Amino acid sequence: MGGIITTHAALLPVEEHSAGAGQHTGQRTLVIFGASGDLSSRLLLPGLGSLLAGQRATSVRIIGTGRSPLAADEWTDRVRSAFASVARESDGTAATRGEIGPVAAETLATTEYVAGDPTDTDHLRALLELAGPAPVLYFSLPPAVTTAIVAKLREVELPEGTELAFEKPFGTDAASAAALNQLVGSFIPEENVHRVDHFLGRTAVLNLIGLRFANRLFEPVWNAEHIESVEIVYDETLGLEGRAQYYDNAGALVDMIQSHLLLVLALLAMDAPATMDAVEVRSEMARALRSTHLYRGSAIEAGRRARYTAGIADDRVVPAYADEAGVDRDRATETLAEVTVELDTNRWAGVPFTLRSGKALGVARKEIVIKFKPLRHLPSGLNGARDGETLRIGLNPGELSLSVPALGVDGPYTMGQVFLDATLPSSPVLPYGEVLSGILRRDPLLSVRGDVAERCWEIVEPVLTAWRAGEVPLEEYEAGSDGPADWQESTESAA
Ligand SMILES: O=P(O)(O)OC[C@H]1O[C@@H](O)[C@H](O)[C@@H](O)[C@@H]1O
Repeated sequence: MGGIITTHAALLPVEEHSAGAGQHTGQRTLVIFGASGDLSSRLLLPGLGSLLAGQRATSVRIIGTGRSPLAADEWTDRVRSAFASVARESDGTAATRGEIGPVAAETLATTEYVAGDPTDTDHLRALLELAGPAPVLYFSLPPAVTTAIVAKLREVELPEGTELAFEKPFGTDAASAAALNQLVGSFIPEENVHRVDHFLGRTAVLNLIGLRFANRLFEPVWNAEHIESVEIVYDETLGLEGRAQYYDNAGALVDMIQSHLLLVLALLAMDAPATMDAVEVRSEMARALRSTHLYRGSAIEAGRRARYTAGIADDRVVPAYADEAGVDRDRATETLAEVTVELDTNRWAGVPFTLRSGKALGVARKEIVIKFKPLRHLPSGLNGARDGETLRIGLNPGELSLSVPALGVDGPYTMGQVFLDATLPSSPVLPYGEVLSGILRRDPLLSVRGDVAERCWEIVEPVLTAWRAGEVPLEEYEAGSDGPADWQESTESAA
């Protein structure tokens, strides 16, 4: 185990830690690469904590690893505070007094941190020996670093049943995603590979399956015959959150649309899977995405982009994006992106699906909006405007609202709109926890399949290329506004 530094919680005797293979049968070991990073503390560990706090929890052994040496108790403290931030009382309310529950406590007691160079094969061998049988190796790192480690992993002998889990973005374009897929596929079977996208763990996103395929009212009208347009929107009031180093290279298109929103589209537009088996569901998602292309084929007309200037969003003073710390002023990174696609299938031909996401906006609008076509005929003698039916599916929180015409709102024969509202049950397990739950159970249902990861890049790549070549203007919007003024007008006139 030459040269590695380990720190671990005091509750287990050291010999149990170093025993390696055979000691942890039944319990999964999660090795987190990039464990000292921001992503791990902000999202991964709280997600895991929410899973361990719930009814479905079984203890997990976590080994954190990274180049930075962490002081003895620092790692354990990070894990503890991530778990405490999501701990629940037995009635589901947030826990007081920092108590984390018995399963999370068991996990905390066995966790350890191993500092070292992840591209050093000796370090990798030592980690694997420590992890024991069938570990999950989780890469919470940028794509280039991940690829370098995976190339080294191929040189060491992996325990039977080893699974790999990758954070988004998977690659930096279609070619690098394909190369990483090929590298991984050369030594690990696809069913043991998990490409993580926490949007697939959202209750509201998973419920698209229930809303559509278990629903007599919606499924028969879920096609171009009845639906005029679809919007998938994820507008945030949050700004950069200290993530300039990552975000300035990505921008809104890559950060949100290339991954999360295209997967939401896949679930929204796919045909019914025969079963809820991972093979069936992921095949239908892949089929839907294979038929997805830019609306009317033009990379220049299918998308628009903008970035924020100084303003006030969510009561915070936000500097202009170009003045944010760590941003390269000369790079034309967009903070608001919109792309319209269509699906070349009998079910969907001609229906525009508009995907939009941005930062530092005035309203956190996170929803899918399905607008139904007007009926061919209305009885004459009905007064008032008929706004038609619109279904809004909240992504966060999971609220459903169906707006339908109704008589009597303004008089007996005058049409108005009424709203049928419902709220989805909220899960105490965070979306990251839901995806991790699948990984730990060896179920790839909520993991992105390799060809889908590549396809999502292929769909947006012509737009990326046009934007990088400056062929589409980078517009501006004030932080805290709803986006560029002329975008509102065109959205309203389309609505
Ligand atoms: O609202 P959530 O669940 O945090 O998801 C949105 C986030 O998803 C992440 O993948 C993006 O990198 C962030 O920029 C974004 O804010």
